[in-house]
Amino acid sequence: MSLEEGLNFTQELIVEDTNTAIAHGSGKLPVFATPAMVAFMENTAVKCIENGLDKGLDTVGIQIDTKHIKATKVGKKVTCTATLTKVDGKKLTFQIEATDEDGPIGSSLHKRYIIDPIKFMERA
Ligand SMILES: CC(C)(COP(=O)(O)OP(=O)(O)OC[C@H]1O[C@@H](n2cnc3c(N)ncnc32)[C@H](O)[C@@H]1OP(=O)(O)O)[C@@H](O)C(=O)NCCC(=O)NCCS
Repeated sequence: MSLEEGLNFTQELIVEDTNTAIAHGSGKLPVFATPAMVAFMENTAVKCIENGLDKGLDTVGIQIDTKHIKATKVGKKVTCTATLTKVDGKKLTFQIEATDEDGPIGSSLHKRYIIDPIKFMERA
């Protein structure tokens, strides 16, 4: 396993009608939905570590504490960066920051747990 603290990954998306608060049922306005931002943040953390895990292992999300501080309209670009800040045995901690073209829109403290997918699904 080569999961070193400081490892980071960045990706972008354009806000579309499919990821608004209206589409997610999380509000009534045509702006980037909080659950869409959270999913994008979690996906960025997954991609940050996918090449560093031992073969056959995977991770599951166990905690995400999120602040959504600014609305983003349809058509705007959102950039998300996840940084692996702590490796504590099987427990991985990430700091995640999201910005749009005008500045910061949200941040999360996120934890994932390394699992064996076969054993995990047997117990689910
Ligand atoms: C990940 C999971 C398998 C760990 O369960 P487990 O193997 O029985 O392990 P434990 O309950 O002993 O937890 C292991 C460690 O993770 C911590 N932990 C587990 N779930 C946690 C949570 N939701 N929030 C914070 N910490 C958590 C425990 O405190 C423990 O920490 P420690 O080692 O410092 O004591 C279990 O929490 C789980 O299935 N969670 C749901 C994950 C999920 O379905 N995510 C969505 C799909 S990606």
